[in-house]
Amino acid sequence: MENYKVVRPGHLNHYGYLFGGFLLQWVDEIGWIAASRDNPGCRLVTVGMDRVEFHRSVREGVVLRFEAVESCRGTSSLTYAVSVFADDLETGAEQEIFSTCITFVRVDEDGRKCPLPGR
Ligand SMILES: CC(=O)SCCNC(=O)CCNC(=O)[C@H](O)C(C)(C)COP(=O)(O)OP(=O)(O)OC[C@H]1O[C@@H](n2cnc3c(N)ncnc32)[C@H](O)[C@@H]1OP(=O)(O)O
Repeated sequence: MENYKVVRPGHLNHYGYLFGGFLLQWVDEIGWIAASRDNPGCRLVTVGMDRVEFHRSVREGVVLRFEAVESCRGTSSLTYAVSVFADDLETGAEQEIFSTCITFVRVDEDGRKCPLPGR
């Protein structure tokens, strides 16, 4: 699944760059939407996110493109690889600025893990 966000003034830290907490929120949310769309009827919660490292700062006005793809499926869990790219709208060039893997677990109405369909 693909999704886009524009980095607005309210997303910046006090140095003028994108606050990493917003990026993590978007990555979690977009990964969850992708997993939920791919698995209709499943109630999914985030159990873990792989290593988080910020190697490139992002400025106001940049358009971020998010790509979320299933990378692994267990009994009750499924993992999505989420990559984030900064798009330069003037040149059409883009640069990967972040990537991680997020694992979701299917839970029942009482919040207990349960097997994914077909498991
Ligand atoms: C979208 C959101 O933001 S939801 C809000 C934030 N998330 C939450 O509130 C979830 C809180 N966590 C929980 O309620 C519980 O930990 C549960 C229900 C998710 C898991 O219950 P547990 O009984 O602890 O499950 P358990 O330890 O056996 O792990 C369940 C599965 O998750 C996997 N798992 C557990 N921890 C991790 C981790 N850190 N990274 C990757 N996978 C993990 C396990 O390997 C297992 O996979 P499998 O069933 O496919 O083999």
